Order: sequence, then structure tokens, then C-alpha cells
Amino acid sequence: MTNSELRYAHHPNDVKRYTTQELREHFLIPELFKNDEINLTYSMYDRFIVGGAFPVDKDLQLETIDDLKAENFLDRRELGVINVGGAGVVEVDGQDYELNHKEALYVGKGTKNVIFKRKAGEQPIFYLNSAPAHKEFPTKKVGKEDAEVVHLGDEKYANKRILNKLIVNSIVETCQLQMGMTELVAGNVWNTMPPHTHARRMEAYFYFDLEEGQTISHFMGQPDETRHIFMKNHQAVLSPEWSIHAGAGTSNYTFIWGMAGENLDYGDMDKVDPDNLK
Ligand SMILES: O=C[C@H](O)[C@@H](O)CC(=O)C(=O)O
Ligand SMILES: [Zn+2]
Repeated sequence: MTNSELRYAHHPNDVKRYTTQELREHFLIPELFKNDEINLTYSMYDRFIVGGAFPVDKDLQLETIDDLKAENFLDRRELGVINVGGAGVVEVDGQDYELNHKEALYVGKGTKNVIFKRKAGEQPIFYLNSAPAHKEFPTKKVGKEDAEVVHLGDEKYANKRILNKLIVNSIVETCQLQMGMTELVAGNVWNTMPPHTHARRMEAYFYFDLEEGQTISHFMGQPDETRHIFMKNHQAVLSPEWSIHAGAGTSNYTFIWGMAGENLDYGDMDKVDPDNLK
């Protein structure tokens, strides 16, 4: 079963007046993984789709959704998958790709069949991002050893973290999609601080590896008009092109970032000095 929900885009002046509940309704994606379901959120921000596939008792086929008005989900789209659970398999037009914990798969436009499967005795958790695509690029697995690793932050600022670029154009050819995973070192809590915006691209964050009972305060909004959303493990949040996206946890955690839009230039960011935030 493939379910989907539509989310509209917003003007920043309207978002200033949102209540806590409205902010959560529009930007938070609270539940991605339900037994034997694929759950998708179709956002009007660059038509980016955020989703989860959680095969427990059966294999799950990625079905087309109404919003696409396309025969197959990937007729005019590309897909990125990162497995945050135990070993699993993604079958792409008859070919099996084994994804271990924290491994990624890029699936190109034009693919007809994508099926998410367990490996015997294992429970994979597949996190999905998809963006419109104009060109077919080959499907490619990005394992841990293929990642481009960047060490960021400093213990002194509680933001020491390891950024793994997975689906980026130095590793795999894509039309719009960029995805990666940032791991906070134990004792460090701040991600993406100093924060940034990139009007050229929207972004979605998915938080995981957060200890039971802990929480992350995710910060969004224009740099001089910020709001926060408290998030739990395995929740995602949409970041408009005009918004910062940073967070502080009550412990360390890992998160997946995914982007789409005008360019594929990871470094294209407008940084904000922390003491200029409001
Ligand atoms: O545009 C890039 C994204 O916001 C993230 O890659 C930032 C991030 O993972 C981090 O600083 O920890
Ligand atoms: Zn960003």
C-alpha cells in the first residue's frame, strides 16, 4: 500500500503568524514508517517527496500516486533511498540491490518497478526522497566506503559531527536530488550551526538514532524570525527555500538531509552568524 499526503508551500510572512500546532501540521512529518506501508508526503517545495517504506510481513511495491498523474512513480522522477534499519533489499526492474545499515541507493528516472524487501531475519527501515527529473541516470548503490566524508564542528561548541555525502554529484549523477547523512559525535548536540539558507534549494531533514525519551528542537524560519519544532526519533521536517534548518538535541543523534531545486552545488549556502539570529 502506497499512501500520500499533499503539503502546500507558504509565504514567510504567513508562517510568522502560525501557532505551534499549525507549524507542526505544515512542516513536520510525524510518521513515516507503518507496518507494510509506504507513506509519502508530496510537498509543493520543489515538488519534493519525503517518505518511508517499512516491509514487515510482505514486500512493498512503490506505486504511483494521484498527484503524479503518471503511470509509474518514476516516469518523470528520480529516487534516493537510505536504509536506517537492518539489512534489506531494493529490487529495481528485476535487479536486487542489497542495502545494509546506513547505505544508499539512487534510482533513476524511467524505472518501472521498485520493490522494498526484508532480508531474512532483518528489519530494514527505508527512508525515501524523490524529486522531478528530466533525464535518465543509471541506478547506483552508494555504500559506506563510497561516501565523501567531511568532519565538521568542535567539541567546544557542542557541534562535532561527521557529514557523509552519499547521493551528491561527485559520487552519482542526478538531476536535482542531493542526499547525505550527518552523525553527531556523542556529547555533541547542535547540527548546522552556524546555520544557512539556500534560496536555490529546499531541504528536508530526517532525524534518527535518537535515544528513547530524548528530543530535538529543530529551528526553522527566516534568520531574523525563527521558530522551533520539537521532534522525536524517526520524524522528518520540511525546510522552505527561505528557511534556516538547524537543530539542538537533548542528546546526540544522526540525521539525513535531502535537497532539490535550482542547482547541485552543495556548497551554495548563505551562512548566518549565530549572533545575528533572532
Ligand atoms: O545544505 C546542507 C545541509 O543543510 C546539511 O548538509 C548540513 C549538515 O548536515 C550539517 O551542517 O550538519
Ligand atoms: Zn542546507
